Amino acid sequence: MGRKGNFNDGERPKKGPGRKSRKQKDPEIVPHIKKLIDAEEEPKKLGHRQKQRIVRRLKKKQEKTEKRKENKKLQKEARLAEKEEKKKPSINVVQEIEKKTNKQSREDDGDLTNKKKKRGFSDENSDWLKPKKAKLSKKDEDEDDSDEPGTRDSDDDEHYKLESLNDLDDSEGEDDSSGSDEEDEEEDDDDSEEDEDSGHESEEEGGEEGSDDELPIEKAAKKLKKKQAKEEKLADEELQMNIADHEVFAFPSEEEADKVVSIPEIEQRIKDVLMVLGNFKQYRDPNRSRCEYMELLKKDLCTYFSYNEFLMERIIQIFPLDELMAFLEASETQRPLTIRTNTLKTRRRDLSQALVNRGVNLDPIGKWSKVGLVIYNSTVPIGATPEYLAGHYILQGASSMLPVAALAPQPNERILDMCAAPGGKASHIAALMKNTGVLFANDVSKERSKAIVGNFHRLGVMNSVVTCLDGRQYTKVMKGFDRVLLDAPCTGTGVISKDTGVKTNKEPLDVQRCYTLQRDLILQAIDSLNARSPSGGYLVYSTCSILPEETKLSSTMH
Ligand SMILES: C[S@@+](CC[C@H](N)C(=O)[O-])C[C@H]1O[C@@H](n2cnc3c(N)ncnc32)[C@H](O)[C@@H]1O
Repeated sequence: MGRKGNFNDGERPKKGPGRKSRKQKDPEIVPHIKKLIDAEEEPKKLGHRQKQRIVRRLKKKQEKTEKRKENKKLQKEARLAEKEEKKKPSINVVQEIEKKTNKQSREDDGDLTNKKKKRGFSDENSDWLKPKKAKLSKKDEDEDDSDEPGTRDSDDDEHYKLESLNDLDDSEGEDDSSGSDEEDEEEDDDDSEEDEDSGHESEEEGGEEGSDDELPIEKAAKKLKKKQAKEEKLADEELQMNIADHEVFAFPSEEEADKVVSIPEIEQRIKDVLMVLGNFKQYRDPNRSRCEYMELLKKDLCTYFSYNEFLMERIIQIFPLDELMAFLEASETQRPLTIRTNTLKTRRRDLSQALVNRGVNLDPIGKWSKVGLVIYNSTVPIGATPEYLAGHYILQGASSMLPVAALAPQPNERILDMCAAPGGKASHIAALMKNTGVLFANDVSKERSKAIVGNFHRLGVMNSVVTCLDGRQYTKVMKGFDRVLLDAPCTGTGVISKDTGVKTNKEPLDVQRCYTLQRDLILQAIDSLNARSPSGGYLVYSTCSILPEETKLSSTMH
């Protein structure tokens, strides 16, 4: 027996787990969850790349803010410069004077407060806006030396000021970088804007512009501005000169007038002379007569439009000055391509459809015609389509349809076309007569008469007799017509765009020959009419000329 030994120093050995607890182990935390908990508790350790990314992000942010600030600064400077330009006659001169005075005052008196005043620092700002010594990099120093050696002092001062402002911006920039929100950035930007404003105010008061501290982009902007201003000034001057030229047109001397000048110069002279002639009292040279101006105009127009003097003279006589140019310009322009539907074979609507199906872009010629079509463009040759060969239409100028419309032929009449080849108008007459009655299609030229026959065959004209006689003798063969069309041979001065040869190949004798023949033909045409015709007794006379000798009845009939 005896006492039990206490070998554990009063501690009783723990009883082992019971039967149940032996079966169920203590709860354990799963290793991957444990890892997560540990990670949360431990401070974050950034990887090398992450750190680099953050640094880059911060740098970018900083650059962005600086860039924005610079841009705003530039814009403000530009605005200020504009204002100053408007206010001051020559900013360069003023700047120069101010720079000199600044330098002088600093040399005389090294007082910093004086400088502050010049820079526009107020007393309230003086604590933090103390200019400090510029820390110019070597590069900057070099640039300063090379650009403006004479203005170094003042430039340095300008640099002080900018630096002190930049310091302020930088400190805010640090704040920027610490803040991560966009809003914060914006707020900071606004603040810096205010600071910039104050900086500019000081600049304005100081009246100086830093030239060496400017960024290349600033310099380029200023350069561009100067260039633009210069160009504008030049343009203004040029305009003034032009106005002056227009106001006083100096009549060229004989030598000058004979001199070969360029087409644009001639064009300008034509305009000038027309202007003088339009207001002769005001613009004339008192030593020159109207005839002299007209002579100069005629000469220039001949050169410009390539006419012979005779025809130009005639045209000038016909048209008033404002219509003269319009006529000459129109004679240079090609007329639109037009066709006439042959109603003996088809209707305009059907023809249009057929041609549209072939890729022709067309329109009715106008309300005044039921048969005319104007062709804008076509994928097929208009003079060779199946419809053309079948005689569904004929190529005919719009103006050529008018004499027949005036003649107004009726079915069952007896009608004469005295000068009919190649038969364009004659076939139109036949169509309006609906192939009834009798149409005499005459032409003095045998060769051209064959064209009448050909066209009539193609177009299906069946009521015609083609004759080849001199119209001046026609009454000797036949007379008693209800209507007569005399589409007389002429100088063709009304269709110069169709035949530009007219500009140079017409002489007074040609006109005279034409109107003599026309007069004889008219007399015959009148004689060939049946004055007692129940439905007609009409004569239509037409030409392609604009000359009064050929077109005016009083000048044709004596
Ligand atoms: C302007 S063209 C006629 C065009 C025609 N009317 C047409 O629409 O197709 C003038 C025609 O007159 C003809 N001619 C000229 N002198 C003539 C004369 N003495 N008698 C008849 N015809 C003449 C010419 O041969 C020429 O074909």
